[in-house]
Amino acid sequence: MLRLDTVSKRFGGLKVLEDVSLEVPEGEIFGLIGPNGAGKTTVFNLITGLIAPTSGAITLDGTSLVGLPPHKITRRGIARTFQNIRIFKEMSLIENVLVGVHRHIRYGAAGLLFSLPGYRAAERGARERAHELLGWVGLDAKASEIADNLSYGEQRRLEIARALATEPKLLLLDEPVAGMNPAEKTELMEAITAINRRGFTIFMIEHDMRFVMGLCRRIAVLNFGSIITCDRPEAVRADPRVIEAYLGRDDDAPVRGAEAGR
Ligand SMILES: Nc1ncnc2c1ncn2[C@@H]1O[C@H](COP(=O)(O)OP(=O)(O)OP(=O)(O)O)[C@@H](O)[C@H]1O
Repeated sequence: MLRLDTVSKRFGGLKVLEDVSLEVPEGEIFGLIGPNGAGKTTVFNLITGLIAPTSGAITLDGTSLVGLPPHKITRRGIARTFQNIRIFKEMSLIENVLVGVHRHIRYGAAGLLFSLPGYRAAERGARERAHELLGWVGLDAKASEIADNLSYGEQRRLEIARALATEPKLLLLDEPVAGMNPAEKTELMEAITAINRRGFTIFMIEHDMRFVMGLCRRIAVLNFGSIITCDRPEAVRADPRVIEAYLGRDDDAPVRGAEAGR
């Protein structure tokens, strides 16, 4: 579905990514791990059009994404969440999700101004969809609450519902469990599994090894801007190159992380 082909990125003289090639197959939960500063978020920023690659190709279902502005990439079917939660804290949950739905549906200006029947039906459909998406992440009961009142874990799930509101084929999650307690992680794991079963392809960056290894079919490992392996979780965990990449760093190394989770 999503392909990166020998993608490189330089910021001035700094080589952040070098010849990164990977493929996220349709229907999968795919993981990207690597020590701090390896270039993971840069990969997401390139896919979503926030920055342009220095060289290489990025395609979604065979069509190039390079050079498209972020909103066009959203329209092609890619949505994302960010490391730092981006929601409208002073708005209700349903309003937060509706913002995403409204961006997705094109209302005619006349429909909006004169509240034509077509517009009203679309608006009703949008609300129903927003409630449905909140239900998927276990938040529909709190639909009219103000987002600021949610716990941290709930805010992260709200952000996912909001991303889904643009009806993506591919959902990018940047460190979805950062800062969550174990109960919140379990709830999120269930929500992500349920979303994937509904047909959404998921590509996540995650430092929590138990989480990423428990969810992903395949995991790519980035180290100093290069992919050192892409394999099944068991193989990644046992790969000496991966262990070496994490040695002497503060990160949660795959081996230690997996053992800690048992
Ligand atoms: N816009 C930018 N300008 C200059 N350097 C940048 C820019 N964005 C990222 N970098 C540099 O690129 C490198 C990779 O950063 P990136 O955020 O992609 O890493 P990461 O693997 O996501 O790290 P972390 O796990 O800490 O989030 C870092 O050295 C960072 O300072």
